[in-house]
Amino acid sequence: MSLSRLIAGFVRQHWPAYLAAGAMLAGVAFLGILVPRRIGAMIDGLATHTLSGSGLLLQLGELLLIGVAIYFLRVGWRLRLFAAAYLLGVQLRTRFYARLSLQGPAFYQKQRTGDLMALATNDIDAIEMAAGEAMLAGFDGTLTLVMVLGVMLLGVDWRLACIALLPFPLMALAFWRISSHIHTASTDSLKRFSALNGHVQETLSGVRALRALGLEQRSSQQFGELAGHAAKASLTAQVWEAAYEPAVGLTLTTATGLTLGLGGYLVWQGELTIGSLTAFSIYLGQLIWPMFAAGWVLSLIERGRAAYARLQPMLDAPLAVDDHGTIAQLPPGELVLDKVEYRYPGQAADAEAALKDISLRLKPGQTMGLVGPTGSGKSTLLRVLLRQLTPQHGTVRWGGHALDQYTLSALRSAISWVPQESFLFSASIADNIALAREHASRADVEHAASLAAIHDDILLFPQGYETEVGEKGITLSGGQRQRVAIARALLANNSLLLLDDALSAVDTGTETRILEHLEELRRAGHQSGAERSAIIASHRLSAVVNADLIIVLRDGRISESGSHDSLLAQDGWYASQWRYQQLEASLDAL
Ligand SMILES: Nc1ncnc2c1ncn2[C@@H]1O[C@H](COP(=O)(O)OP(=O)(O)OP(=O)(O)O)[C@@H](O)[C@H]1O
Repeated sequence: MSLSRLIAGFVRQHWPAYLAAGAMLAGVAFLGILVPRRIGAMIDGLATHTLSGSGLLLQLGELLLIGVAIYFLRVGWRLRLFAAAYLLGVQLRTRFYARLSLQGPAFYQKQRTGDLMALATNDIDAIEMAAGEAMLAGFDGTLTLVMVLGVMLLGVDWRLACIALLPFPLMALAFWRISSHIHTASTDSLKRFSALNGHVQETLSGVRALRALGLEQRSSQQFGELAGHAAKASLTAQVWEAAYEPAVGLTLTTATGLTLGLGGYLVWQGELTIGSLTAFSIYLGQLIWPMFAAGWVLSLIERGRAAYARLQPMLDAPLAVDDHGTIAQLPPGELVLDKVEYRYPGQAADAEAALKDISLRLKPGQTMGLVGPTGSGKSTLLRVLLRQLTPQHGTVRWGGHALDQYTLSALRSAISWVPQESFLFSASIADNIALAREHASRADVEHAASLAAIHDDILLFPQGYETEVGEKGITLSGGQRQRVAIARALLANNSLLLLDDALSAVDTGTETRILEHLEELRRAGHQSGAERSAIIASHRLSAVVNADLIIVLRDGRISESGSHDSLLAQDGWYASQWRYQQLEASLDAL
Protein backbone atom coordinates (compact mmCIF):
# COMPACT_ATOMS: atom_id res chain seq x y z
CA MET A 1 0.00 0.00 0.00
CA SER A 2 1.36 3.43 -0.87
CA LEU A 3 1.34 6.41 1.46
CA SER A 4 -1.37 8.11 -0.59
CA ARG A 5 -3.64 5.06 -0.28
CA LEU A 6 -2.97 4.86 3.44
CA ILE A 7 -3.88 8.54 3.86
CA ALA A 8 -6.90 8.26 1.52
CA GLY A 9 -8.21 5.34 3.59
CA PHE A 10 -7.67 7.30 6.76
CA VAL A 11 -9.43 10.40 5.38
CA ARG A 12 -12.42 8.21 4.39
CA GLN A 13 -12.50 6.83 7.90
CA HIS A 14 -12.39 10.29 9.50
CA TRP A 15 -14.22 12.25 6.84
CA PRO A 16 -16.29 14.39 9.29
CA ALA A 17 -13.11 15.89 10.76
CA TYR A 18 -11.59 16.49 7.32
CA LEU A 19 -14.90 17.91 6.00
CA ALA A 20 -15.23 20.30 8.93
CA ALA A 21 -11.60 21.40 8.53
CA GLY A 22 -12.11 21.78 4.76
CA ALA A 23 -15.25 23.90 5.28
CA MET A 24 -13.42 26.19 7.71
CA LEU A 25 -10.51 26.48 5.29
CA ALA A 26 -12.88 27.36 2.47
CA GLY A 27 -14.32 30.07 4.74
CA VAL A 28 -10.82 31.42 5.37
CA ALA A 29 -10.00 31.44 1.64
CA PHE A 30 -13.29 33.13 0.78
CA LEU A 31 -12.86 35.86 3.41
CA GLY A 32 -9.24 36.32 2.37
CA ILE A 33 -10.37 36.97 -1.21
CA LEU A 34 -12.67 39.79 -0.07
CA VAL A 35 -9.88 41.82 1.51
CA PRO A 36 -7.87 43.06 -1.53
CA ARG A 37 -10.99 44.03 -3.49
CA ARG A 38 -12.23 46.04 -0.53
CA ILE A 39 -8.85 47.73 -0.15
CA GLY A 40 -8.81 48.47 -3.91
CA ALA A 41 -12.31 49.98 -3.71
CA MET A 42 -11.25 52.06 -0.67
CA ILE A 43 -8.19 53.42 -2.53
CA ASP A 44 -10.29 54.30 -5.58
CA GLY A 45 -12.90 55.93 -3.28
CA LEU A 46 -10.20 57.99 -1.56
CA ALA A 47 -8.50 58.90 -4.88
CA THR A 48 -11.80 60.10 -6.39
CA HIS A 49 -12.98 61.69 -3.09
CA THR A 50 -16.18 59.63 -3.13
CA LEU A 51 -15.54 57.94 0.22
CA SER A 52 -16.72 59.85 3.31
CA GLY A 53 -14.97 59.66 6.72
CA SER A 54 -17.78 57.56 8.24
CA GLY A 55 -17.77 55.28 5.15
CA LEU A 56 -14.01 54.78 5.56
CA LEU A 57 -14.43 53.88 9.25
CA LEU A 58 -17.23 51.43 8.39
CA GLN A 59 -15.09 49.70 5.77
CA LEU A 60 -12.12 49.54 8.16
CA GLY A 61 -14.45 47.97 10.78
CA GLU A 62 -15.56 45.37 8.23
CA LEU A 63 -11.94 44.53 7.43
CA LEU A 64 -11.25 44.11 11.14
CA LEU A 65 -14.21 41.75 11.51
CA ILE A 66 -13.02 39.71 8.53
CA GLY A 67 -9.57 39.50 10.14
CA VAL A 68 -11.03 38.23 13.44
CA ALA A 69 -13.23 35.66 11.65
CA ILE A 70 -10.20 34.41 9.67
CA TYR A 71 -8.24 34.05 12.92
CA PHE A 72 -10.88 31.86 14.60
CA LEU A 73 -11.50 29.77 11.50
CA ARG A 74 -7.75 29.11 11.21
CA VAL A 75 -7.55 27.99 14.84
CA GLY A 76 -10.66 25.82 14.30
CA TRP A 77 -9.38 23.90 11.29
CA ARG A 78 -5.99 23.30 12.81
CA LEU A 79 -7.50 21.80 15.96
CA ARG A 80 -9.94 19.64 14.00
CA LEU A 81 -7.42 18.31 11.55
CA PHE A 82 -4.50 17.74 13.86
CA ALA A 83 -6.69 15.81 16.24
CA ALA A 84 -7.52 13.49 13.32
CA ALA A 85 -3.90 13.24 12.14
CA TYR A 86 -2.69 12.28 15.62
CA LEU A 87 -5.20 9.44 15.48
CA LEU A 88 -3.40 8.11 12.40
CA GLY A 89 -0.20 8.12 14.45
CA VAL A 90 -1.94 6.19 17.21
CA GLN A 91 -3.38 3.68 14.71
CA LEU A 92 -0.04 3.11 13.01
CA ARG A 93 1.82 2.77 16.29
CA THR A 94 -0.75 0.30 17.61
CA ARG A 95 -0.57 -1.74 14.38
CA PHE A 96 3.20 -1.69 14.43
CA TYR A 97 3.37 -2.70 18.08
CA ALA A 98 0.81 -5.49 17.60
CA ARG A 99 2.84 -6.82 14.67
CA LEU A 100 6.07 -6.64 16.67
CA SER A 101 4.50 -8.57 19.51
CA LEU A 102 3.59 -11.39 17.11
CA GLN A 103 7.02 -11.62 15.53
CA GLY A 104 9.35 -14.44 16.44
CA PRO A 105 13.07 -14.55 17.21
CA ALA A 106 14.03 -14.81 13.52
CA PHE A 107 12.60 -11.33 12.95
CA TYR A 108 14.38 -9.81 15.94
CA GLN A 109 17.61 -11.44 14.92
CA LYS A 110 17.54 -9.34 11.75
CA GLN A 111 16.22 -6.06 13.22
CA ARG A 112 18.04 -3.76 15.59
CA THR A 113 15.93 -2.58 18.52
CA GLY A 114 17.08 1.00 17.94
CA ASP A 115 15.77 0.87 14.36
CA LEU A 116 12.41 -0.40 15.52
CA MET A 117 12.25 2.34 18.14
CA ALA A 118 13.07 4.99 15.54
CA LEU A 119 10.30 3.63 13.30
CA ALA A 120 7.78 3.75 16.14
CA THR A 121 8.67 7.36 16.95
CA ASN A 122 10.44 9.42 14.31
CA ASP A 123 9.13 7.71 11.17
CA ILE A 124 5.53 7.57 12.33
CA ASP A 125 5.78 11.26 13.27
CA ALA A 126 6.74 11.99 9.65
CA ILE A 127 3.75 10.00 8.36
CA GLU A 128 1.48 11.80 10.82
CA MET A 129 2.73 15.14 9.48
CA ALA A 130 1.99 14.01 5.92
CA ALA A 131 -1.57 13.11 6.91
CA GLY A 132 -2.18 16.26 8.92
CA GLU A 133 -0.08 19.29 8.11
CA ALA A 134 0.53 18.31 4.47
CA MET A 135 -3.15 17.57 3.80
CA LEU A 136 -4.14 20.86 5.35
CA ALA A 137 -1.56 23.01 3.70
CA GLY A 138 -2.22 21.24 0.39
CA PHE A 139 -5.95 21.83 0.58
CA ASP A 140 -5.59 25.38 1.85
CA GLY A 141 -2.95 26.27 -0.73
CA THR A 142 -4.91 24.79 -3.64
CA LEU A 143 -8.13 26.50 -2.59
CA THR A 144 -6.42 29.85 -2.13
CA LEU A 145 -4.63 29.43 -5.47
CA VAL A 146 -7.83 28.65 -7.37
CA MET A 147 -9.80 31.46 -5.75
CA VAL A 148 -7.07 34.08 -6.08
CA LEU A 149 -6.37 33.11 -9.70
CA GLY A 150 -10.12 33.15 -10.44
CA VAL A 151 -10.47 36.67 -9.01
CA MET A 152 -7.30 37.88 -10.78
CA LEU A 153 -8.50 36.49 -14.11
CA LEU A 154 -12.18 37.27 -13.93
CA GLY A 155 -12.46 39.99 -11.31
CA VAL A 156 -9.48 42.28 -12.01
CA ASP A 157 -7.78 41.97 -15.38
CA TRP A 158 -7.16 38.79 -17.37
CA ARG A 159 -4.20 40.30 -19.28
CA LEU A 160 -2.36 41.08 -16.06
CA ALA A 161 -3.16 37.58 -14.75
CA CYS A 162 -1.75 35.89 -17.88
CA ILE A 163 1.51 37.85 -17.80
CA ALA A 164 1.91 37.31 -14.05
CA LEU A 165 1.56 33.54 -14.47
CA LEU A 166 4.36 33.24 -17.05
CA PRO A 167 7.16 32.30 -14.56
CA PHE A 168 5.05 29.73 -12.71
CA PRO A 169 5.76 26.66 -14.90
CA LEU A 170 9.49 27.17 -14.29
CA MET A 171 8.82 27.22 -10.57
CA ALA A 172 6.86 23.94 -10.84
CA LEU A 173 9.84 22.35 -12.60
CA ALA A 174 12.19 23.54 -9.85
CA PHE A 175 9.82 22.19 -7.19
CA TRP A 176 9.73 18.79 -8.86
CA ARG A 177 13.54 18.58 -8.91
CA ILE A 178 13.87 19.76 -5.32
CA SER A 179 11.27 17.27 -4.02
CA SER A 180 13.10 14.29 -5.51
CA HIS A 181 16.28 15.42 -3.70
CA ILE A 182 14.29 15.81 -0.48
CA HIS A 183 13.04 12.23 -0.80
CA THR A 184 16.60 10.88 -1.05
CA ALA A 185 17.89 13.14 1.71
CA SER A 186 14.98 12.27 4.03
CA THR A 187 15.50 8.53 3.55
CA ASP A 188 19.16 8.96 4.43
CA SER A 189 18.36 11.17 7.40
CA LEU A 190 15.82 8.69 8.84
CA LYS A 191 18.32 5.83 8.40
CA ARG A 192 21.07 7.80 10.15
CA PHE A 193 18.75 8.65 13.00
CA SER A 194 17.91 4.94 13.34
CA ALA A 195 21.60 4.07 13.50
CA LEU A 196 22.12 6.70 16.19
CA ASN A 197 19.13 5.36 18.11
CA GLY A 198 20.47 1.82 17.77
CA HIS A 199 23.82 2.83 19.21
CA VAL A 200 22.23 4.59 22.20
CA GLN A 201 19.95 1.63 22.89
CA GLU A 202 22.77 -0.91 22.66
CA THR A 203 25.25 1.05 24.74
CA LEU A 204 22.70 1.76 27.44
CA SER A 205 21.73 -1.91 27.62
CA GLY A 206 25.36 -2.96 27.80
CA VAL A 207 26.59 -0.05 29.89
CA ARG A 208 28.04 -2.29 32.60
CA ALA A 209 29.99 -4.39 30.08
CA LEU A 210 31.24 -1.22 28.38
CA ARG A 211 32.52 0.18 31.66
CA ALA A 212 34.08 -3.10 32.68
CA LEU A 213 35.92 -3.31 29.36
CA GLY A 214 36.92 0.36 29.55
CA LEU A 215 35.24 1.09 26.25
CA GLU A 216 33.41 4.29 27.26
CA GLN A 217 35.70 6.51 25.24
CA ARG A 218 35.46 4.40 22.10
CA SER A 219 31.71 4.23 22.45
CA SER A 220 31.46 8.02 22.94
CA GLN A 221 33.59 8.49 19.86
CA GLN A 222 31.32 6.20 17.83
CA PHE A 223 28.31 8.06 19.16
CA GLY A 224 29.88 11.38 18.15
CA GLU A 225 30.49 10.07 14.63
CA LEU A 226 26.95 8.73 14.29
CA ALA A 227 25.49 11.98 15.68
CA GLY A 228 27.63 13.90 13.17
CA HIS A 229 26.39 11.74 10.28
CA ALA A 230 22.78 12.15 11.43
CA ALA A 231 23.15 15.92 11.72
CA LYS A 232 24.78 16.12 8.28
CA ALA A 233 22.02 14.06 6.67
CA SER A 234 19.39 16.16 8.39
CA LEU A 235 21.13 19.33 7.23
CA THR A 236 21.19 18.08 3.63
CA ALA A 237 17.41 17.55 3.79
CA GLN A 238 16.99 21.03 5.30
CA VAL A 239 19.17 22.59 2.60
CA TRP A 240 16.95 21.11 -0.08
CA GLU A 241 13.84 22.25 1.78
CA ALA A 242 15.33 25.74 1.97
CA ALA A 243 15.74 25.70 -1.82
CA TYR A 244 11.97 26.18 -2.18
CA GLU A 245 12.17 29.69 -0.77
CA PRO A 246 14.47 31.26 -3.42
CA ALA A 247 12.42 29.53 -6.13
CA VAL A 248 9.25 31.15 -4.76
CA GLY A 249 10.98 34.52 -4.29
CA LEU A 250 12.38 34.53 -7.83
CA THR A 251 9.03 33.58 -9.33
CA LEU A 252 7.17 36.26 -7.39
CA THR A 253 9.72 38.96 -8.15
CA THR A 254 9.56 38.14 -11.86
CA ALA A 255 5.73 38.02 -11.76
CA THR A 256 5.58 41.36 -9.89
CA GLY A 257 8.00 42.97 -12.37
CA LEU A 258 5.95 41.74 -15.31
CA THR A 259 2.69 42.86 -13.62
CA LEU A 260 3.97 46.32 -12.82
CA GLY A 261 5.31 46.74 -16.35
CA LEU A 262 2.06 45.79 -18.05
CA GLY A 263 -0.13 47.27 -15.26
CA GLY A 264 1.70 50.64 -15.40
CA TYR A 265 1.23 50.73 -19.15
CA LEU A 266 -2.51 49.94 -18.80
CA VAL A 267 -2.95 52.64 -16.11
CA TRP A 268 -1.09 55.07 -18.34
CA GLN A 269 -3.41 54.16 -21.21
CA GLY A 270 -6.40 54.69 -18.90
CA GLU A 271 -7.51 51.06 -19.24
CA LEU A 272 -6.93 50.22 -15.55
CA THR A 273 -7.44 52.18 -12.31
CA ILE A 274 -4.69 52.53 -9.73
CA GLY A 275 -7.00 50.82 -7.22
CA SER A 276 -7.35 47.78 -9.53
CA LEU A 277 -3.56 47.60 -9.98
CA THR A 278 -3.13 47.80 -6.18
CA ALA A 279 -5.73 45.07 -5.66
CA PHE A 280 -4.01 42.92 -8.30
CA SER A 281 -0.64 43.38 -6.58
CA ILE A 282 -2.16 42.34 -3.24
CA TYR A 283 -3.69 39.27 -4.90
CA LEU A 284 -0.30 38.46 -6.36
CA GLY A 285 1.11 38.74 -2.85
CA GLN A 286 -1.59 36.33 -1.70
CA LEU A 287 -0.10 33.72 -4.04
CA ILE A 288 2.95 33.57 -1.78
CA TRP A 289 1.10 31.26 0.61
CA PRO A 290 -0.02 28.69 -2.01
CA MET A 291 3.51 28.62 -3.38
CA PHE A 292 5.11 28.14 0.02
CA ALA A 293 2.37 25.65 0.83
CA ALA A 294 3.28 23.67 -2.30
CA GLY A 295 6.93 23.52 -1.22
CA TRP A 296 6.03 22.68 2.36
CA VAL A 297 3.53 20.01 1.27
CA LEU A 298 6.00 18.41 -1.13
CA SER A 299 8.68 18.21 1.51
CA LEU A 300 6.29 16.77 4.12
CA ILE A 301 4.99 14.23 1.63
CA GLU A 302 8.49 13.20 0.61
CA ARG A 303 9.48 12.79 4.26
CA GLY A 304 6.27 10.82 4.87
CA ARG A 305 6.90 8.63 1.82
CA ALA A 306 10.47 7.96 2.87
CA ALA A 307 9.27 7.04 6.38
CA TYR A 308 6.43 4.85 5.13
CA ALA A 309 8.79 3.04 2.76
CA ARG A 310 10.78 2.06 5.87
CA LEU A 311 7.77 1.22 8.01
CA GLN A 312 5.70 -0.75 5.52
CA PRO A 313 8.06 -3.75 5.21
CA MET A 314 7.90 -4.11 8.99
CA LEU A 315 4.11 -4.03 9.00
CA ASP A 316 3.99 -6.57 6.17
CA ALA A 317 6.87 -8.78 7.31
CA PRO A 318 5.57 -12.34 7.36
CA LEU A 319 5.18 -13.81 10.80
CA ALA A 320 7.78 -16.47 11.53
CA VAL A 321 5.04 -18.49 13.15
CA ASP A 322 1.50 -18.27 11.83
CA ASP A 323 -1.45 -18.25 14.16
CA HIS A 324 -4.10 -20.09 12.22
CA GLY A 325 -4.91 -22.67 14.88
CA THR A 326 -8.49 -22.81 16.10
CA ILE A 327 -8.37 -24.82 19.32
CA ALA A 328 -8.50 -22.31 22.15
CA GLN A 329 -8.07 -24.69 25.07
CA LEU A 330 -5.31 -27.20 25.63
CA PRO A 331 -6.65 -30.57 26.82
CA PRO A 332 -4.29 -32.37 29.21
CA GLY A 333 -2.47 -35.01 27.29
CA GLU A 334 0.79 -36.48 26.20
CA LEU A 335 3.43 -34.38 24.50
CA VAL A 336 4.83 -36.34 21.56
CA LEU A 337 7.69 -35.31 19.29
CA ASP A 338 8.20 -37.42 16.19
CA LYS A 339 11.35 -37.11 14.08
CA VAL A 340 11.61 -33.36 14.64
CA GLU A 341 14.27 -31.50 12.69
CA TYR A 342 15.00 -27.79 12.95
CA ARG A 343 17.51 -25.73 11.02
CA TYR A 344 17.94 -22.00 11.76
CA PRO A 345 17.28 -19.64 8.87
CA GLY A 346 20.53 -18.61 7.27
CA GLN A 347 22.24 -21.86 8.26
CA ALA A 348 23.98 -23.38 5.25
CA ALA A 349 22.14 -26.37 3.77
CA ASP A 350 25.18 -28.59 4.38
CA ALA A 351 25.62 -27.34 7.96
CA GLU A 352 24.34 -29.51 10.78
CA ALA A 353 20.72 -28.81 11.74
CA ALA A 354 20.26 -27.56 15.33
CA LEU A 355 17.84 -30.46 15.98
CA LYS A 356 17.78 -33.77 14.12
CA ASP A 357 15.50 -36.76 14.36
CA ILE A 358 14.14 -35.89 17.79
CA SER A 359 11.47 -38.33 18.93
CA LEU A 360 10.28 -38.40 22.54
CA ARG A 361 7.19 -38.60 24.74
CA LEU A 362 6.28 -36.75 27.90
CA LYS A 363 3.23 -37.98 29.79
CA PRO A 364 1.12 -35.49 31.80
CA GLY A 365 2.60 -35.07 35.25
CA GLN A 366 6.07 -36.24 34.22
CA THR A 367 9.30 -34.31 34.61
CA MET A 368 11.90 -34.53 31.88
CA GLY A 369 15.53 -33.49 32.18
CA LEU A 370 17.28 -32.14 29.10
CA VAL A 371 21.06 -32.14 29.24
CA GLY A 372 23.95 -32.00 26.85
CA PRO A 373 27.03 -29.99 25.99
CA THR A 374 26.75 -26.32 25.14
CA GLY A 375 25.23 -25.73 21.70
CA SER A 376 23.67 -29.21 21.61
CA GLY A 377 20.14 -27.87 20.95
CA LYS A 378 18.46 -27.73 24.39
CA SER A 379 17.14 -24.15 24.07
CA THR A 380 16.15 -24.80 20.46
CA LEU A 381 14.03 -27.75 21.52
CA LEU A 382 12.24 -25.70 24.18
CA ARG A 383 11.58 -22.92 21.66
CA VAL A 384 10.08 -25.46 19.26
CA LEU A 385 7.64 -26.45 22.01
CA LEU A 386 6.74 -22.77 22.51
CA ARG A 387 6.22 -22.47 18.75
CA GLN A 388 8.78 -19.70 18.60
CA LEU A 389 10.39 -21.91 15.97
CA THR A 390 8.61 -24.15 13.49
CA PRO A 391 10.42 -27.40 12.66
CA GLN A 392 11.04 -28.07 8.99
CA HIS A 393 10.44 -31.80 9.46
CA GLY A 394 8.60 -33.99 11.91
CA THR A 395 5.62 -33.30 14.15
CA VAL A 396 4.98 -32.08 17.66
CA ARG A 397 1.65 -33.12 19.15
CA TRP A 398 0.14 -32.29 22.50
CA GLY A 399 -3.07 -33.85 23.77
CA GLY A 400 -3.52 -35.57 20.40
CA HIS A 401 -3.33 -32.39 18.25
CA ALA A 402 -0.47 -30.89 16.30
CA LEU A 403 0.79 -27.74 18.08
CA ASP A 404 -0.23 -25.47 15.22
CA GLN A 405 -3.86 -26.54 15.64
CA TYR A 406 -3.97 -24.56 18.87
CA THR A 407 -4.17 -20.80 18.91
CA LEU A 408 -0.83 -19.32 19.92
CA SER A 409 -2.37 -17.66 22.94
CA ALA A 410 -3.89 -20.98 24.10
CA LEU A 411 -0.57 -22.72 23.66
CA ARG A 412 1.48 -20.07 25.37
CA SER A 413 -0.92 -19.72 28.25
CA ALA A 414 -0.55 -23.46 28.87
CA ILE A 415 3.23 -23.15 29.11
CA SER A 416 5.40 -21.27 31.60
CA TRP A 417 8.85 -20.61 30.26
CA VAL A 418 11.84 -19.35 32.18
CA PRO A 419 14.53 -18.49 29.63
CA GLN A 420 18.28 -18.43 30.21
CA GLU A 421 18.28 -14.63 30.38
CA SER A 422 15.44 -13.76 32.72
CA PHE A 423 13.91 -10.40 31.95
CA LEU A 424 12.52 -8.17 34.65
CA PHE A 425 10.47 -5.09 33.81
CA SER A 426 10.96 -1.69 35.40
CA ALA A 427 8.38 -2.24 38.12
CA SER A 428 8.19 -3.51 41.69
CA ILE A 429 9.22 -7.10 42.43
CA ALA A 430 5.60 -7.90 43.32
CA ASP A 431 4.40 -6.56 39.95
CA ASN A 432 7.11 -8.48 38.13
CA ILE A 433 5.95 -11.74 39.68
CA ALA A 434 2.25 -10.92 39.33
CA LEU A 435 2.66 -10.40 35.57
CA ALA A 436 2.02 -14.11 35.15
CA ARG A 437 -1.49 -13.96 36.50
CA GLU A 438 -3.90 -11.06 36.31
CA HIS A 439 -5.49 -10.14 39.64
CA ALA A 440 -3.09 -12.34 41.63
CA SER A 441 -3.34 -11.52 45.34
CA ARG A 442 -0.32 -10.56 47.42
CA ALA A 443 -0.62 -13.92 49.21
CA ASP A 444 -0.39 -15.74 45.84
CA VAL A 445 2.65 -13.68 44.87
CA GLU A 446 4.38 -14.39 48.19
CA HIS A 447 3.55 -18.09 47.96
CA ALA A 448 5.11 -18.27 44.47
CA ALA A 449 8.16 -16.38 45.75
CA SER A 450 8.51 -18.88 48.61
CA LEU A 451 8.34 -21.79 46.16
CA ALA A 452 11.10 -20.13 44.11
CA ALA A 453 13.16 -19.65 47.30
CA ILE A 454 13.32 -15.87 46.89
CA HIS A 455 10.81 -14.78 49.55
CA ASP A 456 13.41 -14.30 52.29
CA ASP A 457 15.70 -12.34 49.98
CA ILE A 458 12.82 -10.04 48.98
CA LEU A 459 12.01 -9.27 52.61
CA LEU A 460 15.58 -8.01 53.05
CA PHE A 461 15.19 -5.46 50.22
CA PRO A 462 14.52 -1.85 51.34
CA GLN A 463 10.85 -1.85 50.34
CA GLY A 464 10.32 -5.61 50.36
CA TYR A 465 7.97 -6.66 47.57
CA GLU A 466 7.53 -3.01 46.55
CA THR A 467 11.23 -2.62 45.72
CA GLU A 468 11.56 -1.32 42.20
CA VAL A 469 13.86 -3.29 39.96
CA GLY A 470 15.54 -1.15 37.33
CA GLU A 471 15.61 -1.89 33.65
CA LYS A 472 16.35 -5.62 33.33
CA GLY A 473 16.43 -5.89 37.12
CA ILE A 474 19.76 -4.13 37.38
CA THR A 475 19.65 -3.98 41.18
CA LEU A 476 19.26 -7.76 41.63
CA SER A 477 21.94 -10.41 41.43
CA GLY A 478 21.77 -12.95 38.59
CA GLY A 479 20.53 -15.67 40.95
CA GLN A 480 17.87 -13.39 42.43
CA ARG A 481 16.67 -12.40 38.97
CA GLN A 482 16.41 -16.07 37.99
CA ARG A 483 14.36 -16.86 41.08
CA VAL A 484 12.00 -13.89 40.54
CA ALA A 485 11.46 -15.22 37.00
CA ILE A 486 10.84 -18.73 38.37
CA ALA A 487 8.35 -17.32 40.90
CA ARG A 488 6.55 -15.63 38.00
CA ALA A 489 6.37 -18.94 36.13
CA LEU A 490 5.18 -20.85 39.20
CA LEU A 491 2.45 -18.29 39.89
CA ALA A 492 1.06 -18.99 36.43
CA ASN A 493 0.83 -22.67 37.45
CA ASN A 494 0.47 -23.83 33.84
CA SER A 495 0.33 -27.42 32.56
CA LEU A 496 3.91 -27.38 31.30
CA LEU A 497 6.88 -25.65 32.90
CA LEU A 498 10.00 -25.11 30.79
CA LEU A 499 13.15 -24.16 32.67
CA ASP A 500 15.99 -23.27 30.31
CA ASP A 501 19.08 -23.46 32.49
CA ALA A 502 17.08 -21.28 34.86
CA LEU A 503 18.89 -22.50 37.98
CA SER A 504 22.41 -21.92 36.69
CA ALA A 505 23.03 -18.87 38.90
CA VAL A 506 21.73 -20.31 42.17
CA ASP A 507 23.75 -22.45 44.57
CA THR A 508 23.09 -26.18 44.75
CA GLY A 509 21.30 -25.90 48.12
CA THR A 510 18.82 -23.38 46.75
CA GLU A 511 18.48 -25.45 43.58
CA THR A 512 17.53 -28.48 45.67
CA ARG A 513 14.91 -26.47 47.61
CA ILE A 514 13.34 -25.16 44.42
CA LEU A 515 13.28 -28.62 42.85
CA GLU A 516 11.65 -30.06 45.98
CA HIS A 517 8.96 -27.38 45.74
CA LEU A 518 8.42 -28.25 42.09
CA GLU A 519 7.98 -31.87 43.06
CA GLU A 520 5.42 -30.86 45.73
CA LEU A 521 3.50 -28.83 43.13
CA ARG A 522 3.55 -31.78 40.75
CA ARG A 523 2.16 -34.11 43.44
CA ALA A 524 -0.49 -31.58 44.45
CA GLY A 525 -1.49 -31.25 40.79
CA HIS A 526 -1.72 -35.02 40.46
CA GLN A 527 -3.98 -35.28 43.51
CA SER A 528 -6.27 -32.51 42.26
CA GLY A 529 -6.40 -34.00 38.75
CA ALA A 530 -4.53 -31.05 37.19
CA GLU A 531 -1.32 -32.72 36.05
CA ARG A 532 1.78 -30.51 35.89
CA SER A 533 4.66 -31.50 33.61
CA ALA A 534 8.08 -29.92 33.50
CA ILE A 535 11.09 -29.95 31.22
CA ILE A 536 14.28 -28.87 32.93
CA ALA A 537 17.16 -28.04 30.62
CA SER A 538 20.36 -27.78 32.59
CA HIS A 539 24.11 -27.98 32.46
CA ARG A 540 24.17 -29.09 36.07
CA LEU A 541 23.07 -32.73 36.19
CA SER A 542 22.02 -32.38 39.85
CA ALA A 543 18.97 -30.48 38.54
CA VAL A 544 17.65 -33.51 36.64
CA VAL A 545 18.61 -36.56 38.73
CA ASN A 546 15.05 -37.08 39.95
CA ALA A 547 13.41 -36.53 36.54
CA ASP A 548 11.22 -39.35 35.21
CA LEU A 549 13.13 -39.23 31.96
CA ILE A 550 16.46 -37.66 31.07
CA ILE A 551 17.34 -36.88 27.46
CA VAL A 552 20.94 -36.26 26.47
CA LEU A 553 21.34 -34.12 23.37
CA ARG A 554 24.58 -34.03 21.43
CA ASP A 555 24.95 -32.06 18.21
CA GLY A 556 21.18 -31.78 17.94
CA ARG A 557 20.50 -35.53 18.29
CA ILE A 558 19.32 -37.62 21.20
CA SER A 559 22.42 -39.58 22.13
CA GLU A 560 21.21 -41.15 25.38
CA SER A 561 17.94 -41.33 27.28
CA GLY A 562 16.56 -42.95 30.40
CA SER A 563 16.43 -42.45 34.15
CA HIS A 564 19.46 -41.21 36.10
CA ASP A 565 20.37 -44.76 37.16
CA SER A 566 19.98 -46.26 33.71
CA LEU A 567 22.08 -43.49 32.19
CA LEU A 568 24.83 -44.13 34.74
CA ALA A 569 24.68 -47.78 33.77
CA GLN A 570 25.05 -46.87 30.07
CA ASP A 571 28.38 -45.25 30.98
CA GLY A 572 28.23 -42.71 28.18
CA TRP A 573 28.47 -38.88 28.16
CA TYR A 574 25.98 -38.55 31.03
CA ALA A 575 27.87 -40.94 33.31
CA SER A 576 31.24 -39.30 32.68
CA GLN A 577 29.74 -35.83 33.13
CA TRP A 578 28.10 -36.95 36.36
CA ARG A 579 31.40 -38.24 37.73
CA TYR A 580 33.13 -35.02 36.72
CA GLN A 581 30.49 -32.81 38.34
CA GLN A 582 30.47 -34.92 41.51
CA LEU A 583 34.23 -34.59 41.78
CA GLU A 584 33.98 -30.85 41.20
CA ALA A 585 31.32 -30.56 43.94
CA SER A 586 33.42 -32.50 46.43
CA LEU A 587 36.46 -30.34 45.65
CA ASP A 588 34.33 -27.22 46.14
CA ALA A 589 33.19 -28.54 49.50
CA LEU A 590 36.76 -28.84 50.77
N1 LIG B 1 19.38 -17.79 16.17
C1 LIG B 1 20.22 -18.71 15.73
N2 LIG B 1 20.64 -18.71 14.46
C2 LIG B 1 21.51 -19.63 14.01
N3 LIG B 1 21.97 -20.63 14.77
C3 LIG B 1 21.59 -20.69 16.05
C4 LIG B 1 20.68 -19.72 16.61
N4 LIG B 1 20.47 -20.03 17.89
C5 LIG B 1 21.19 -21.13 18.15
N5 LIG B 1 21.86 -21.51 17.04
C6 LIG B 1 22.74 -22.70 16.92
O1 LIG B 1 21.95 -23.85 17.17
C7 LIG B 1 22.68 -24.78 17.93
C8 LIG B 1 21.89 -25.14 19.19
O2 LIG B 1 21.82 -23.99 20.02
P1 LIG B 1 21.04 -23.99 21.39
O3 LIG B 1 21.04 -22.62 21.92
O4 LIG B 1 19.76 -24.67 21.22
O5 LIG B 1 22.00 -24.91 22.27
P2 LIG B 1 21.96 -25.17 23.83
O6 LIG B 1 22.14 -26.63 24.00
O7 LIG B 1 20.77 -24.55 24.45
O8 LIG B 1 23.27 -24.40 24.26
P3 LIG B 1 23.61 -23.78 25.69
O9 LIG B 1 23.67 -24.92 26.65
O10 LIG B 1 24.95 -23.15 25.49
O11 LIG B 1 22.54 -22.82 26.01
C9 LIG B 1 24.04 -24.16 18.22
O12 LIG B 1 24.94 -24.65 17.27
C10 LIG B 1 23.82 -22.68 18.01
O13 LIG B 1 24.99 -22.06 17.53
